[in-house]
Amino acid sequence: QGFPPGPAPLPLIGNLLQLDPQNPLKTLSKLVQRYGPVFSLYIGTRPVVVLNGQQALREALVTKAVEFTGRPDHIMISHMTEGKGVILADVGPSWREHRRFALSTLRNFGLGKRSMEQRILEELTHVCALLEKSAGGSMDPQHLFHHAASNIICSIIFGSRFDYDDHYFQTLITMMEEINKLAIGPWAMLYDVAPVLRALPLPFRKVFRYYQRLREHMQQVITQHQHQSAAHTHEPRDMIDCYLQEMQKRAGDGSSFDDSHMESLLIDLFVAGTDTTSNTLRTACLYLMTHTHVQEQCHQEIDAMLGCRECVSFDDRHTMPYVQAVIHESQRVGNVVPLSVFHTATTHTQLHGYTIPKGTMVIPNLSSVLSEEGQWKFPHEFNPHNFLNEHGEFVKPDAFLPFSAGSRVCLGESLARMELFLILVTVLRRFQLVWPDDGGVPDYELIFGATQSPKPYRMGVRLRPQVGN
Ligand code: HEM
Repeated sequence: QGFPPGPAPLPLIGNLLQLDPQNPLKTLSKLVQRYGPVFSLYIGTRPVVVLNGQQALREALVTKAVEFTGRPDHIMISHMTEGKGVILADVGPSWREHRRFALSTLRNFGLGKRSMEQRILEELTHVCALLEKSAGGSMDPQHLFHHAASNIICSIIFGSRFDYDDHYFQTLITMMEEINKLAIGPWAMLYDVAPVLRALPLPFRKVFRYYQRLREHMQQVITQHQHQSAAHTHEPRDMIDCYLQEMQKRAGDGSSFDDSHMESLLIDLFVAGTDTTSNTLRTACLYLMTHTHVQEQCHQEIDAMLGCRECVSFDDRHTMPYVQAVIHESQRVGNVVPLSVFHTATTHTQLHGYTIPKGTMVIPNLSSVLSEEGQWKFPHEFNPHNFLNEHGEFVKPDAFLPFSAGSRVCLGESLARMELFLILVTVLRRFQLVWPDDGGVPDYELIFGATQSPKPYRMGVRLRPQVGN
């Protein structure tokens, strides 16, 4: 067969007008009904292939990983990063070297060992202090979780954290949020299809301005690190120290390690690690407040397993199948990165019986897998039993792909999993989360974006009696 089928495009704009601007995911699921799991669309004059359902996604991302590891170089966000860093870097030595460096650095910092846990637990003391201030009342958890997730990344890459009310920190976070919001919305598409508009002062200019400001921030911190000469000779304190050492080690070997690539890598980790984790936490809290029996069961499991121990550890997850199921179910319904990051075909290839020419942009519709019928016991409702077997043991179905799969699989997956577990257990151990009386009817609909988020809500906070006191 030839190229995957799809709706007929209009000249110049392709299928853009057929996509629901508020929620293109709805349009995509209608197109699956009509054309099957692999179909095509035109964004302007460029064809893209959309992959839906576990089978097609795994075929492309895992079985044919080499053929589908590329990244597009023509879309707005690839122009923004100039293809540097990891997220939007095309396959090649620079992507490979930086991905390997970031993964091994995260590991050496103790992913799965103590020190990374300590960084997260340290941030949690600030989270709990702030929640305590709201005890008996209610608060919007958006900033709290954003700041906490961002601070954990800051501690890893810069070796320091910000106070939650720091104005400068707030500005950095707002810039990241705006970049994520504009990254795949209608303005980004307009940028792609109408190059003549790029010089005009339209909202997409903001993305470039904010990215530049983030870059300047990274430059400043890197310069500070360079001036502290101890960084080069002693135990590295953070990722910047590690990168500076790597640059020294590799000087003259023709590798891609330099200041500019370091800035891009740090921005990538900062941007990729904030919204994603924090929106997942907000989804979890929304459902815990409105499904009180689920929260009650988490409280029971946490109290029984931790007793009067002071802190939770990541290893405790093995003794808490119900909490694990709730976290995974929150990731499933939270559907935080619905269309993954776009891939491209690195070579002329075949998929699902269709021909995919080299360079074709490919959109892995992760959203379609997370609620795929036939893959889940309860695809369309929040139900932790999607991750529990008949013995109450935690099981992870193959369709659990919020981090995507294959050679581009999320680089921060282990960190994110550790954060979600430690944060939720610590918060639930100390607090009961309640839907406020004046909270209205809970709205579970997500706000579409490169990263999706629940709508803003208020969270009632009650102190629980401390076990062991
Ligand atoms: C719940 C939290 C998170 C979710 C759901 C998530 C999801 C994803 C997804 C779907 C991708 C695209 C994979 C692909 O292209 O096929 C991705 C890539 C990536 N993520 Fe995450 N992520 C999360 C947290 C994090 C964190 C905490 C970090 C930082 C330490 C991070 C860093 C990255 C990076 C650097 C990439 C690009 C990998 C590459 O292109 O080689 N993510 N993530």
